Amino acid sequence: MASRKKNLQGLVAATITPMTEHGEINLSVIGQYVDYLVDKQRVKNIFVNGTTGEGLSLSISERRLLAEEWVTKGRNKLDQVVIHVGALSLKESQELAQHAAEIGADGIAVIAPFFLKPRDKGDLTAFLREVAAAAPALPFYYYHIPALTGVKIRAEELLDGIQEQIPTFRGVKFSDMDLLDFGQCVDQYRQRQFAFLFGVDEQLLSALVMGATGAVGSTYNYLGQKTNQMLEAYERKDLSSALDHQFCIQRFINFVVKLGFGVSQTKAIMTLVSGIPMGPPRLPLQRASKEFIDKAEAKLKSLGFLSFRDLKNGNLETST
Ligand SMILES: CC(=O)N[C@H](C=O)[C@@H](O)[C@H](O)[C@H](O)CO
Ligand SMILES: CC(=O)C(=O)O
Repeated sequence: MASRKKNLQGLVAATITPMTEHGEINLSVIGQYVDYLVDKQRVKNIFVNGTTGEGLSLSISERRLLAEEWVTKGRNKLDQVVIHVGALSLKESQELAQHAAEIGADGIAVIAPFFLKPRDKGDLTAFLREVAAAAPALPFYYYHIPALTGVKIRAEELLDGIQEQIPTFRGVKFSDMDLLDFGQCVDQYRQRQFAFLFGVDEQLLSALVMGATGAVGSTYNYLGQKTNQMLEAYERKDLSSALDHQFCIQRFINFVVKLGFGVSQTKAIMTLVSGIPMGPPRLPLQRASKEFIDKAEAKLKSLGFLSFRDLKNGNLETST
């Protein structure tokens, strides 16, 4: 059965897909990337080929290669590797789900198909069920991200009766700001031991109060250590320290959001902080500007997110 492992919990980094300067996927840095997450950020779970990983901009064969590399390099180092297998084509999604099972991933996640869209909960559940059935031994997570998919079916509504339809259903990755919907998912379904994974990093503390059991996000690639400190403060009921950590994280996110923040900027920031070259994004995304990178770097330094020790490994010609 699908419950080999303990529940997915704590921080989950939504991995970036490293690319070469020519725009090909760059598998060669994934080993280092895993070590960096574990050793420097204390992050032991990853979410591969999602939004941050430009999963929907990759070919199916690239997605397979990446999934394999992450699973291989994460073995005995990471707790869980969840592969996002959502696609517009049910067939492709099923192929990726089956592949995730074959390579030994720990779970799969799926977004709502977003071009020809499900009209209602019934349509969406039917699609998700067919994908989940292609990997009957893997925990299945619904990836709720209505702002990007345009599919606005509330998570709480979707969860009603879902386990009867999808026996491997294990939780929701909730990337929305509607804390009423999120809270009601927790309130109504927590006795089922689902994972309630929050996906808005700048609001994680509020979601913890609502009962989040973990978090999946892009910023845990480089603010994982800081966010772990917030989780620890929250655990020991030191809300004042937890809030200090959240505000510090917010100061950074607020700063970059005002400059224009997305996957391209995440790639540039991760290159700065980790020293591992993430490369450019793939079209239609464009590289982050030099101006953005310089400003983000100054902000990271002023908030103490970029130590001089981190700076010595290069890729930082522009730094002083
Ligand atoms: C839309 C998007 O990419 N959301 C990410 C994950 O769900 C988050 O990790 C955000 O990047 C983060 O919360 C910053 O806004
Ligand atoms: C943030 C997230 O979960 C994703 O990149 O898919």
